[in-house]
Amino acid sequence: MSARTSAPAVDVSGLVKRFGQTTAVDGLSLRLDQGTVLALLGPNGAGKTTTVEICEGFQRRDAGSVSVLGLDPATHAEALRPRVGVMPQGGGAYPGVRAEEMLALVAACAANPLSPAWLLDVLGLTSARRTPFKRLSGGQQQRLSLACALVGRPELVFLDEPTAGMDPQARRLVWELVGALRADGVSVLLTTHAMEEAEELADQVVIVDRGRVVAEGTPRQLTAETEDAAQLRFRARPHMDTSQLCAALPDGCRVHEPTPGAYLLSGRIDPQVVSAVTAWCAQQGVLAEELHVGRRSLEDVFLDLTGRELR
Ligand SMILES: Nc1ncnc2c1ncn2[C@@H]1O[C@H](COP(=O)(O)OP(=O)(O)OP(=O)(O)O)[C@@H](O)[C@H]1O
Repeated sequence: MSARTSAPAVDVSGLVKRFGQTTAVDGLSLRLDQGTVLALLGPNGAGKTTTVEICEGFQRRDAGSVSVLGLDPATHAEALRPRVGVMPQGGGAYPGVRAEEMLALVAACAANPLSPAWLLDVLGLTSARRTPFKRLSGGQQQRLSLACALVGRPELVFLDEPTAGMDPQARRLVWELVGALRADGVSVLLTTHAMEEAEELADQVVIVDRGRVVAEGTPRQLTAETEDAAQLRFRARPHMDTSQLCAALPDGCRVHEPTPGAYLLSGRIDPQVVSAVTAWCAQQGVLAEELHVGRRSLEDVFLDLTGRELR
């Protein structure tokens, strides 16, 4: 049976969570198919962590339904614990515990754990294995927290901002590990506000803003390679007359300046458009810098949908 036709690993429908006057999650629905990676992408305060914590059984919902591996986490937290790995945002541990002790402690609770030494090695933590938690760098603490989430061979893992604060090398290690989990049939739900992380890792992306889903699909679908999907960007003097530039371009081209000095053209981008842009800039006595033609990114999708930047 394919992953698509089997029961979902996580099924959330019409989820609502309020904190006083704040509606953190406002009717959110998502479905994580078994053996796939879903990225919940959105800016700070969008409701990602709250959604994940409800799925983990750490918070109670106000409305909606949640099914995790076929069970309601609000009533079946005990049954789910050995089957689900959790990497909370910011991690956390006793400050004096050494990295290898902490992982061994978590491994001891699992029926059939992975080898802690192997996991430390894969995550580049072998040299730091005797370092007390509080002396590990932020990125090392994050990786240890990930090791703890995985050591029990979970069927499903929740990773809340798994690479926040990591250097590019450590981020790459985590990305490779997530790829390996997926290849092993583990289901992964991760949150991020790094769109390149979602593009790199996710089979399915759910973009959330203010507690609601504003778009969902595969990274490819969201940044669809239609005629309009190409974009031309360049940097130049802020606040140039974009309507005048638009008039110099073929019909159907749109121009805006999302942030001062950053110009974005969408529509059919062909060699004539590129030449018209540079000619128009030359007439204004400005050099079009960092001129780039490429596919829309998830960041652009978010900007189009909400009028705001992801971060
Ligand atoms: N325990 C709480 N009490 C009060 N308000 C809360 C609580 N937890 C979250 N919120 C509020 O709910 C909203 C959603 O927060 P949440 O942490 O779920 O967002 P997020 O998308 O994970 O953001 P971030 O990327 O910053 O972690 C925010 O307005 C936040 O301030």
